[in-house]
Order: sequence, then structure tokens, then C-alpha cells
Amino acid sequence: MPISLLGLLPSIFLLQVYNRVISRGGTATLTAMVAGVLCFLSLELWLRRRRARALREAGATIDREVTQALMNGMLRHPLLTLERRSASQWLQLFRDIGAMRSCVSGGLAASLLDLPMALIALVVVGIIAWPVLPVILVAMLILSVLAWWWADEVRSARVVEIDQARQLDRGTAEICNARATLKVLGFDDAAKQSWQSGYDRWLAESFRKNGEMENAKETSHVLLTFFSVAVITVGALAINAQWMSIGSLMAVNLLSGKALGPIAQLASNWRSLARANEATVRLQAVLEEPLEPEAQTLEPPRPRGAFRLEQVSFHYPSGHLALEEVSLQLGPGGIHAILGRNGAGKSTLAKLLAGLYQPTQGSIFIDEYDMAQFSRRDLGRWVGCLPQQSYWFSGPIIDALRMVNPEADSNKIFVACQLSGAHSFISRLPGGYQTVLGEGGAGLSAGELRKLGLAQLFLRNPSVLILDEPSSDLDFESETALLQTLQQIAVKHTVIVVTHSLRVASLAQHIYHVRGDGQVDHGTPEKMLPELFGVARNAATAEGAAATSAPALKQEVVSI
Ligand SMILES: Nc1ncnc2c1ncn2[C@@H]1O[C@H](COP(=O)(O)OP(=O)(O)OP(=O)(O)O)[C@@H](O)[C@H]1O
Repeated sequence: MPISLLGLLPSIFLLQVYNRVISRGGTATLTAMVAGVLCFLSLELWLRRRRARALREAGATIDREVTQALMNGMLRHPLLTLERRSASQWLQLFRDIGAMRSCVSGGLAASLLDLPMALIALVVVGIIAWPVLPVILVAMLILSVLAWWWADEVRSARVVEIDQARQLDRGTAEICNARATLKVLGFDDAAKQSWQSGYDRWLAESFRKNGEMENAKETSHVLLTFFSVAVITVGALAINAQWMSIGSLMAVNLLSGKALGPIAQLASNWRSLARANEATVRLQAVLEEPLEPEAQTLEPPRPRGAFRLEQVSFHYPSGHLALEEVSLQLGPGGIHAILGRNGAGKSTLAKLLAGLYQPTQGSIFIDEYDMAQFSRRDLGRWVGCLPQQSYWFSGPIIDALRMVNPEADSNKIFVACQLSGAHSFISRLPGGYQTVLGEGGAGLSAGELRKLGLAQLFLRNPSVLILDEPSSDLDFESETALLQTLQQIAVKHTVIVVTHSLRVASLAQHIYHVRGDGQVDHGTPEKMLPELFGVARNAATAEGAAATSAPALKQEVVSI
């Protein structure tokens, strides 16, 4: 408001110069007025800088608060919700925050704050030059209607260009992720064509909308000049009729710019409001989604690792029913194999046991505790999981290993790597544990990355280890070594292995067969192996002889 009031200063100065200085020759008055104007201008400069800073701070606060809420929220979203959005969609949500910030601290906020100036200018025009007031009112009306007309994106709460830019981003991210696959399979032309058509659509829409906005801007500019001419014309007629003075006309010419400028500026700033509005709706939807429970303040004792499923059903949001009223017990201790055909629901069962998915119906207990009460952080301490596909962070190997257990000393890291079989190949690398890997572990083979994933799991030393096809990328020798290790770990821990391997299955104490119709059969390997593989356990163990003839407990296993 003070800035708006100070905005009247040039007009009042002009009016006084004409009425008191030019017509009466008052040089002393002029000096005093110039001194006064300079003081007020200094005040206005100070106020404007304060206002700009307040807007900047508001923008930065919104950015900081929403970014943190989004990052915390994302990491506390249940796995199913996380999986629903791709990495590029999450990235776009972080970019949406920028749209909110630029709306608050950008030109739109400033022109909205300047709107009171328009009202004050109108009042002053009414006092000093009432004959031109109707002209300015009509001009305001026309500019307001046009500003609203051009604000179609705000009215429909949809920015088509952003929709298309997001689709394009998603396509680009997918091509970047699949760059090697595209090269290997040789269908890069097809992928490029589909990307190009998305790009052309976005470019055409962006070009069209930018043209519309340029049009709005240029039209407003010309209209402002036209209204200024209209004010001078009507003012000149009013002076001839002796209804107002020349000084008033000169002042009113400046005032009309103050009254109409903020409205004309709205037209070119609408887009940032439309973008911020869209971004806010999207962010709000994500921030309102339910999160996993907070970490417990009271820490229950480390579980022994006995699972009990009571009438557990699970279906995906798509409606696919993976498990239906399954009841079973598992552990504590020992190796337990989950078997079944592709797509039967083995990984789904493993994720339920790890607490990564919540049953749609029924309950899962670990020891005597209902798992639903625990946060992911609590469960992560007790139930370690090696998923079918895990991500390896770029940077030195040692840093990524320390990330999972920052308190682990070097000895513990060596032991975990020896157990997983990673130590031997890391030692052969020229940089050893300091070797820097690329994104996703680029620079190592799939089997080597698998061993590093196992090392991370061992480093956490959970009560329960859930491994989804741990030996899928391992050579025979490495698989044998891993099986020996798992046998020994299973003396004190519960080891659950999702597998297609007869060797692994033959070592289990108990086998769970996920049938694919929502049911799970289970029994001893003596009963299940002939049914599933058509071989007796004895024959199977003979095949996996190296694993079963594990020597006395390895020293490394004792230390985890
Ligand atoms: N996020 C998801 N949304 C919808 N359906 C899913 C999702 N993840 C898996 N499914 C479906 O659930 C079923 C079970 O999947 P799951 O990954 O548990 O199979 P699996 O037995 O581990 O298979 P594989 O041996 O091939 O690894 C599959 O038919 C799959 O299509």
C-alpha cells in the first residue's frame, strides 16, 4: 500500500510544478519539491527492495519446505505407491516446485501487488480530472476482460504444453535408461520415431501458446498507447471547456499508466499462475497419500525370525490377485525356499514377508508382533532383503557399502565381502575398495554386482535374510560358496530364498510352492521336490554336493 501511494508521486509533482512553479515562477518551491521527491524516492526504493526480498524469501521458503516434504514423503511411501510412478515422474514432481516458486516470487505476484495502485490512481483522477475518469474506467474494463480472455489456461486449470512436455520427458528418460538395450537389439529407429512425434507435438503446442502470449503482450502494449491518446484527447476537450487545468491533464496522463499498467501486465503473467496451479494440484495429491508408519519410539527386542501368516490375501491395485487367504508358518532359523513358476507370486510373497507390501487382508506376524505396526526403518533392521533387481549407487565401492551400515568398521566390511564372494574380485581391481563405479554399478558384471548386493545385506546383519534369486547371475563355484555361507548363516538366522534352482531348493528345511492361483502348498523337500522337479531329495542333494558338505562354521559367519 505505501508503495502504491508513493507511485502517485510523479503525477502530484507534475501537477504542482505546472500549477505553482511554471505559472508563478517559484524556483524556491521547485527546489523544496525536488528535495521532497528525492526523500520519497529513497523511501520507495527501500520499500521496493524490501518487497522484492520478501517475495524472494517466500519463494525460497516454499521451495525448501515442499522439497523436504516431497523427499521425506517419497522415501516413506509404501513400495506399491513408489512403483506406480516412474523415476522421471518423481523427478517432474521436484521440478513442479520450481513452478510454484516462480509464481510467488515472479512478475505475477508483483503485478497483483500493484493492483491497489490502480484503485488509488482512479480516486486521484476522480479528484483532479473527473472528465477523463470514464475513459480510464472503460479502458480498465476492456483490459480486464482481455486479461481474463487470455487466461484460458487458468480457467481450465490445465496447461496442455506441460502435459506434453511431461510425456516427452518420460519418453526421453526411458530412451536414456534403455540406451544400451536399444543399441543391442537394434530398434533405435522405432524408439526415435516415437520420441520425435512426441517432440513435434510439444514443439507445435509450445509455439502456438507462446505466439498467443506474445499476441496478448503486444496487444496490451498498443492498447495502453491508444488509451493514453484517448485520455489526452478527452482531457484536451475538457480543458477547452474549462473543466480542468493543463497540469491536471499532464498528471492524469501519468496516472492512467499507473492505473492500467498492472492490469495489462496480468495478461503476460497468467501462465506462471496456471503452471503453479497445476503443479500445486499434483504435489498436493502426492503429499496427501498415506505414508508408512513412523519409526517406533519403543524399540522391541530383536526378533528370532518366526513368521506366521494368518488368512493373508494380497492383490495389486490393478486387481491381480497374487495370494488368497494363505495361512502358514515359517522359521525361526533354517533355510526356507519359495518356489513356483514365473509370475506365480514368489517375489510378491517375499515382499510381504519383508514388510514391503501390506496384506490386503489378514495379518503377518514376526515372532509375536503384527508387522503392520512397524515402520520400514524398524523392519529394515531385522529383515534384510536382496531384491531380484537392486540398484548400485555410483561412486567408490567402499562408500556404497558404508551407506547401508555407517557404523561398520573396515573389518566388518571385509568379512561381509568375503562371505558374499565379492572380496576376491574387489581385491583384483586396480583401485580395490576405492574403485569408482558408474551409475547403477557400471563397470562391473551382473554377477559381481550381485555379490556386492549380498555383501550389503550381510553388512546389515538382520535376523531374517530374504533373497530373491540370489544365485541367478553366479557361476557354479560362486553359487556353491554362497550356498555354504547361507547354510551356516541359517544356524542363527532365518534365511528365505526365492529360487528356481534345484540345488538351492534341495538345501532347504522347508519348501513353499506358490501355485499361481493364490494358494501356497508347503512341505519338506522330501515331499515337495519329487512333486515339483520329479527328483528325490537325495538325488538333488547329490547334485548340490559341494554345498551340503559344508565344513565347520566359517570364522566370518561367526562374526556376523
Ligand atoms: N506392481 C505390480 N502391479 C500389478 N501386477 C504386478 C505387479 N508386480 C507383479 N505383478 C503381477 O503379479 C504376479 C506375480 O508377480 P511376482 O513378481 O511375484 O512373480 P514371481 O513368481 O516372482 O515371478 P518370476 O519367477 O518371473 O520372478 C505376476 O503375474 C505379475 O504380473
